[in-house]
Amino acid sequence: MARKLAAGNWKMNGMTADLVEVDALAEVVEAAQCEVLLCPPATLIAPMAARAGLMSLYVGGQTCHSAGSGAHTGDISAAMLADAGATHVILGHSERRADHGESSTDVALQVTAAIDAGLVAIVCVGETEAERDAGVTLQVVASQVAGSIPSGAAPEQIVVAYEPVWAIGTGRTPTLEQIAEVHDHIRSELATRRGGAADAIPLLYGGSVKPGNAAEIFAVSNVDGALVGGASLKAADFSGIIEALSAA
Ligand SMILES: O=C(CO)COP(=O)(O)O
Repeated sequence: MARKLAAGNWKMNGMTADLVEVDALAEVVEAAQCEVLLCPPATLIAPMAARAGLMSLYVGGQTCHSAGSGAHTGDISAAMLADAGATHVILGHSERRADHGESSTDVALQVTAAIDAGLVAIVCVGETEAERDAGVTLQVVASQVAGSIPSGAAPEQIVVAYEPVWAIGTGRTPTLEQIAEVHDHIRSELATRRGGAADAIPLLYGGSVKPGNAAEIFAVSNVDGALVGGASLKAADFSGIIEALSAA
């Protein structure tokens, strides 16, 4: 059984003033029966980590470069994230794959860099709407899993997030049967390559998770938590998701 994780991805949202949302999570985080993580923009990692240290809240980055340092203007290394107080990093998000042309090969190099820096890598996979309509969802997701996760990566350093691209920020979600089908497939793909150790890798669902649909999603086979975008920005919304996962 994998550990449960409620993860929030603030994407390119959040100013210093929004850190009050972190303080407002304190009671719910203390009572949570799951791990809780927030991934703010890089500018807020250090101040968020300073506040999170007062409760059991993990803080993560949203990407990292595969190199440790050097002439890469605008990029950030895994060691820099760790130095700022991050324990996790989201890698291969579909917005990075689309906006920055990141391939699964690029993501695998980032995952290795993240693990070398002591971070847990949250590896994102998911099909586009055209791929789902073409009936190739399972092949696309399996290929992203195989290509993005280096075979040597220790299971405790890896989390996989299944985020259908068409469900992100749209208010649309797959059916519970469709989520189960993909999560079961990811679990079996991981098991083929890693045997029983794959059971320890948390599988998160992401894409329009809200307090109102979280409980039914967390009841689905092989769903160990969520990667939440919009509903992680406000403590009132994210709290409901943390509580639903705690109760699952
Ligand atoms: O992309 C996501 C999290 O990484 C999901 O975003 P939304 O929850 O806003 O759909």
